[in-house]
Amino acid sequence: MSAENISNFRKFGKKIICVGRNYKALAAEQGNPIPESPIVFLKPTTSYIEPGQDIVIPPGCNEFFHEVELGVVIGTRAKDVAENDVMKHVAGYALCLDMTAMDFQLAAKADGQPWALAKGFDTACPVSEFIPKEKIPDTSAARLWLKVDGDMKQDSSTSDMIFPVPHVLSYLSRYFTLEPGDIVLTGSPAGAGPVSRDQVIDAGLEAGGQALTSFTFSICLEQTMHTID
Ligand SMILES: O=C(O)/C=C/C(=O)CC(=O)C(=O)O
Ligand SMILES: [Mg+2]
Repeated sequence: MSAENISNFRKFGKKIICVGRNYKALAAEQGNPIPESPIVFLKPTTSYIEPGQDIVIPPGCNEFFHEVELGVVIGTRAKDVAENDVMKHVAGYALCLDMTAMDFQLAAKADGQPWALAKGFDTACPVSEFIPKEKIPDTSAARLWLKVDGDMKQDSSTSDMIFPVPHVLSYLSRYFTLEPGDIVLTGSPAGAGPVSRDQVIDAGLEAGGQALTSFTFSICLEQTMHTID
């Protein structure tokens, strides 16, 4: 895949691989134990949206949650790559939201069912533009923040991750071949919480004291949905 297509990962990407429960504080808030290895799930690429589109609450969802996350965009194929080598397969980053139908997820967990609908519905993965790798020389020192209607709800450093980015990528590469244009969502810090219809989410990503990107998304119901393309 060409560099141009990788930077356009939303259109040409192959997989959206997500890691959950990767910050102790969020695990504590949600009453979950600290995992011994990364918790992994997938979203379909039809869940991508970009600024200018709206986040749509899926039909029947009554508890809708925001999660701000660092996304890692893969640049070259990686299979079974060690932690100390894996970062050379990274092309760059993106600011991402892992929108979650929390009531669906809790029901699925209680029943031992998969999280596909809870995490993979259309519009569940809002993403920023591509951020080149050089902009984040240290993936354990980036700031992620998220506001709902102007109130700060999430504001954390990636230094709080249980499994740092190289560990996550190396672990994933044992099971999935990481391919150019894939993105890995690395988990949500503390403060993930509810949003409802007509609320507005602002979020941002900073590194080295510099704002790298930010975006705004509105929440709507299906009836007022903008077309996805
Ligand atoms: O309830 C769990 O076991 C895990 C929940 C999540 O995966 C939440 C996330 O998506 C996250 O922590 O980012
Ligand atoms: Mg998440």
